[in-house]
Amino acid sequence: MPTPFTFINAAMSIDGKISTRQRRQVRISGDVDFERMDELRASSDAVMVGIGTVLADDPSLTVKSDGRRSERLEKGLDENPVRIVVDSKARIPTDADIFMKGAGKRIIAVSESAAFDRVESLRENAMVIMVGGDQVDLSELLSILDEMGIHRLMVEGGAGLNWGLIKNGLVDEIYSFIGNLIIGGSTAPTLIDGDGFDEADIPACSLISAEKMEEGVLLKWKLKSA
Ligand SMILES: NC(=O)c1ccc[n+]([C@@H]2O[C@H](COP(=O)([O-])OP(=O)(O)OC[C@H]3O[C@@H](n4cnc5c(N)ncnc54)[C@H](O)[C@@H]3O)[C@@H](O)[C@H]2O)c1
Ligand SMILES: Nc1nc(=O)c(N)c(NC[C@H](O)[C@H](O)[C@H](O)COP(=O)(O)O)[nH]1
Repeated sequence: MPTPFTFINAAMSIDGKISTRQRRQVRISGDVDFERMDELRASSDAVMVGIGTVLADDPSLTVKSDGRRSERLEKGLDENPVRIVVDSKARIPTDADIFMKGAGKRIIAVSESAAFDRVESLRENAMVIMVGGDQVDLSELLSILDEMGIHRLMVEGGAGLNWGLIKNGLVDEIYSFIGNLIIGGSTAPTLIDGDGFDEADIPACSLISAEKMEEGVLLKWKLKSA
């Protein structure tokens, strides 16, 4: 079944961490990289995060630039891409910024383990897609999204969702901005957490580009399995 062109965009420290050991957000990107992120959001059909990111950062996932939002409206699109949260147990608060800020469609992907009343409470603000028994079935979810016309999917993390997508061979490219700071901590989230690959299963990647950007470096990788 076809799935969207899917890319992960994230920022990490020199030592590969995406937030602190307490999972607190750190500003890693510079202004130029945040602008690049905004351009990517504006050019995507949908932006996806995991519930861990929502609970830690409460992102709005909106397009910040007035000009970019206007361009989307002139093309007959909503001012924001579809905003998607992968949230197996429907834990997302109904007052999350993703519901409170910005116009456009929201999708909450849950699994069959989510409590009925929690799922029903979300339906006022979002489309709910239920796929998977315990965890969201990401392969099935992305096939459904593609059928809905979402053909360019931006994933903004976090560590666990990135692993789930990579493990299932669903990611085409990874864009990672490496900022000039060291976070440290053996329990701090990295770009890709989860169970990790066995040696034989480690996916090979090809380097698309490496670019100095302000005080950091932007690396773009293509996953060869994609
Ligand atoms: N620096 C960055 O670019 C960046 C971007 C996003 C998040 N973050 C940081 O990452 C941390 C959040 O990462 P995280 O790993 O805790 O949470 P996450 O956002 O990756 O969400 C993980 C959750 O997604 C749900 N999920 C459902 N089905 C899944 C599946 N099949 N595979 C994987 N997950 C599935 C589960 O509930 C799981 O706990 C926060 O500290 C946040 O600040 C950093
Ligand atoms: N690209 C990026 N660089 C960073 O330095 C950083 N800390 C994040 N962290 C991911 C976070 O979840 C959201 O990118 C922000 O929280 C922005 O939130 P908005 O959606 O703009 O409200 N992402």
